[in-house]
Amino acid sequence: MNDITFFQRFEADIVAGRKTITLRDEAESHFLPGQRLRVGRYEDDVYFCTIEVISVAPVLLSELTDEHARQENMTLPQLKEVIGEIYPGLNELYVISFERVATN
Ligand SMILES: CC(=O)Nc1ccn([C@H]2C[C@H](O)[C@@H](CO)O2)c(=O)n1
Repeated sequence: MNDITFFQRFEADIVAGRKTITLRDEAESHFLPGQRLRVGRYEDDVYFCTIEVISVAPVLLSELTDEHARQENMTLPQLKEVIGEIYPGLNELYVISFERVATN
């Protein structure tokens, strides 16, 4: 059983440590610093790594910066486009910072 999922297209970046945050809605804002999460692919729920939560903090869409985008391994316009596709019309997000700690 996995604790959180990511779209398959982000798997390689997470495993390589190039993606170290994710922006989620309130339904996924309950994770706690220090918690270790089994991570699966959204499409098939196949496990692909374990991450440790560093922090969870609220952020508005309008507050996103180039630093958030860098931590997502994207440009800021790319990040805003992805957010708009996943969470259309949502302004209140949560930044989950994490570190990949295992791949098995
Ligand atoms: C079900 C669900 O919401 N799944 C998500 C949500 C977000 N992501 C990724 C996409 C972006 O890189 C960041 C910011 O939302 O997190 C995801 O892979 N799967």
